[in-house]
Amino acid sequence: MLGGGQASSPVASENIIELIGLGKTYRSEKGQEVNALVDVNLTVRRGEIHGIVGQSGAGKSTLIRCLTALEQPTSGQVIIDGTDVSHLKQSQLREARRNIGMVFQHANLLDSRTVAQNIAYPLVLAKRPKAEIKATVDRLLDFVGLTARANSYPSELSGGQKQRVGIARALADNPPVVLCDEPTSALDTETTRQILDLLTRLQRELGVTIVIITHEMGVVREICDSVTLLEAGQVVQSGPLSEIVQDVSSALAEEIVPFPSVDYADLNLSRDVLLDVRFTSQPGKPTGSAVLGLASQLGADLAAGTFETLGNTQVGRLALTLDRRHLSEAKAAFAAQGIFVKEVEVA
Ligand SMILES: Nc1ncnc2c1ncn2[C@@H]1O[C@H](COP(=O)(O)OP(=O)(O)OP(=O)(O)O)[C@@H](O)[C@H]1O
Repeated sequence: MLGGGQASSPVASENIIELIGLGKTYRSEKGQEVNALVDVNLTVRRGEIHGIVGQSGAGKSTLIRCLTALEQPTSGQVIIDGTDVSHLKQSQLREARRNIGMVFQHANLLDSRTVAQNIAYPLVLAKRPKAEIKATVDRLLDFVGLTARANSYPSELSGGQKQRVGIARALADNPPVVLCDEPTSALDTETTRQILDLLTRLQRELGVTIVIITHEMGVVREICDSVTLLEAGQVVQSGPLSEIVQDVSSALAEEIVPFPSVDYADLNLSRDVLLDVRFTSQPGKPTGSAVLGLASQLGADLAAGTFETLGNTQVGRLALTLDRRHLSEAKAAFAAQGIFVKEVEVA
């Protein structure tokens, strides 16, 4: 444990972040209004990893700026660890911001300072005693596995190492919440894996609550306990990952478990239709083998398939081919078992 005061259980029931009726309207120079956030209601529980996803322009950056009190909302409240940060005086803001560590897409390190000095920076600004700063920096260097690089400069580090320094710096003041803005989108697959593992350790070993803004559904699938989809400034879907994926026809579930990759050259699409079949392991619903059994009874062939366990829910998504003469019979048979099925349009 690097510091005290943080929750010891990874997911507790208490809400650490509450957005209540949050709205933000920008006014352009020509006087036009842009509703960047509209009546956003959102809760994040202490100790969880919460993903926020949405297309470009959905309002993700505005949401981050409201969470860090860099932006004042037009309406509503932003409550972090019990404090409404949306209407604080300047003098109170500095204290409130210490509750949130920030991790950026490109780490945003100070090039003229060493790794250790970058991590120490927030503590130097906060005028902490030198001995305390050194002890914290040493612990954090060890935590992120960069003790040997303490005296290196950012230009001497790989992208993943820079991001680990950025994460250590975000932790320096021992915040209960860390906000990550696209933390892995500039990294390759292997480095992304390492950074996601490190973020999971922040949650498990330090009890830190993490909010990740991302466009990568793989990140949501790998490490998020809960997720929110923003669209045109509004919350379209929000909740625990295991509940979201159970609603197999929803926009988020469709993206979190994508349609399996199919080799179209192998298909006879002049005769067959391609079906997208989705199901989860809920009590009273057919198991994966029962779905495969039904598909085979109906004369369908398996072109590709994925099975994943997300939270405590097993999710399956199959690509089946079927002679189009049997389509309505098959749709009725799947529907009778409560299994989602949709014909895939092949361009
Ligand atoms: N300072 C501003 N003045 C006017 N409009 C703004 C301002 N900042 C953002 N907007 C508008 O608010 C909406 C939401 O923008 P925001 O940057 O929050 O979206 P985003 O989801 O972060 O997008 P991206 O993924 O591209 O960063 C957009 O329509 C954007 O044009």
